Amino acid sequence: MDVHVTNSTVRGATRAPPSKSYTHRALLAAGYSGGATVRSPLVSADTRATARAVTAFGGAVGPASGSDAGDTDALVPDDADALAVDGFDGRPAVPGDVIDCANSGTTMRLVTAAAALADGATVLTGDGSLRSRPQGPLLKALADLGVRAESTRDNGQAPLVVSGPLDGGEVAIPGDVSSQYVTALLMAGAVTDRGIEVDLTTELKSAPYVDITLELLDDFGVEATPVDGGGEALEGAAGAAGFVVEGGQSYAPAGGSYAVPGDFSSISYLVAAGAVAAEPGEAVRIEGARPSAQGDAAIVEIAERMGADVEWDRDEGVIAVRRSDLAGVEVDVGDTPDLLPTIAALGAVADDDTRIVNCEHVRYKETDRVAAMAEELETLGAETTEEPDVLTVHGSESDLRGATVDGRADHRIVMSLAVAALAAEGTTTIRGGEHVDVSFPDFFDAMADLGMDVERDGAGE
Ligand SMILES: O=C(O)C1=C[C@@H](OP(=O)(O)O)[C@@H](O)[C@H](O)C1
Ligand SMILES: C=C(OP(=O)(O)O)C(=O)O
Repeated sequence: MDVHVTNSTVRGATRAPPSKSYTHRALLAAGYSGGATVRSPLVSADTRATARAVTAFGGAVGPASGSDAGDTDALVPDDADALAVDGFDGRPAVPGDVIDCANSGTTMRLVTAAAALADGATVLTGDGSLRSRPQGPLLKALADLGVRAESTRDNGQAPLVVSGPLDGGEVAIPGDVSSQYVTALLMAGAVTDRGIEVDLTTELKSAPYVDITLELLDDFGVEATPVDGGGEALEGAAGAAGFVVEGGQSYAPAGGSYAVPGDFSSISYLVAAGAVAAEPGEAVRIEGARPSAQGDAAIVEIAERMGADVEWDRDEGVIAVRRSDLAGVEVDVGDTPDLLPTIAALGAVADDDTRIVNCEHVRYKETDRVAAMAEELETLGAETTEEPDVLTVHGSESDLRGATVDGRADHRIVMSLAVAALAAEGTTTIRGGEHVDVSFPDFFDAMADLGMDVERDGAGE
């Protein structure tokens, strides 16, 4: 689907969509439990993939109320405000079919470790993007723990075949490819007989995502602990040398239900839109922005450092952003890879250079986002310099004007280009606008309500 965005201003209130990261974990944790309700879930292409996996393991996911209540075979409706999950109680069944993880790296990593618990083989696949992303370190870790875990093409990429059962143990894994491997091992490790000790062989990138996992596990009554090199417990995942999760634990959220907070990666586009295009004298108000373990809440501080006028009422969970002149800064995205496209778009509107450093792992996402943003922003008239782990956007040399850009079949590239398009002269056409369905299905509706001048061609074009 082509989306045409014309230079326009935005104002008014909008609500952040629920967190994708928390929803994936909550659905799977509810699957690991005897059953639980997930309130205010994100229903999107990626989280549906995790719901399918829970179902494939013998659980069931359906609406928690309304006419389909209790019908656990019902499809997950787009507007479900709560999902009832029938769990498989720590013992996934051998799936009756291949699990299609679609475009979702989180699903593939978390479900690969869950599959290792089953007493038989699971086959996992995904779309072309997902089948090109790295799974090797997780497969090796699982194989080291004694289960069969293979890439069918022997290239560390899906399709994958995993055959358990896994009973736990100690394993070493790199932390600089994906934190999702650690999340996967901790979530599965809690229901093994012996538990899992994960030793990191490199520094951990994307560490706040492991904090999200630890926070959610705690809410489901499961204990997992980050440790330093001497085995002493740490407060959080940052700087951890490893993690320990005891086996034989049970998943059960207090009161039988779990509520998903708002998504700060999605909020980043709304903040950026307000910073570059709020109507003079008006603000963009973003509701549903309560603090949680999400590292991507750093977008508030990053936008402020660039000169944006941002107020965050943490108790109310409301962010207000007004437009102001922006200037480039240096940002380390080691902890916050998903912010790179947003920051790059802000940098193209700002004066001076925006240097986004420590970003090599951002190349292993739905697409190589470092290259994608460098190239697509150039098409819009920005000047950029790409190094292996640094992206510099030369704001002062950038003069954004509408053009046709490729969203690279990547939700975050599409949404970031839409932000840049708000500030570009004339009309920008973004190819593949439908991919926002992965994490923020209502993105263009929300932006149109805020005043973005946006037209969408028929879906599927
Ligand atoms: O665990 C998660 O929910 C995620 C972890 C991050 O990936 P990496 O750990 O692979 O960097 C992030 O980019 C992704 O969007 C979601
Ligand atoms: C990289 C992302 O997700 P995943 O790894 O789950 O595909 C993302 O949402 O930006």
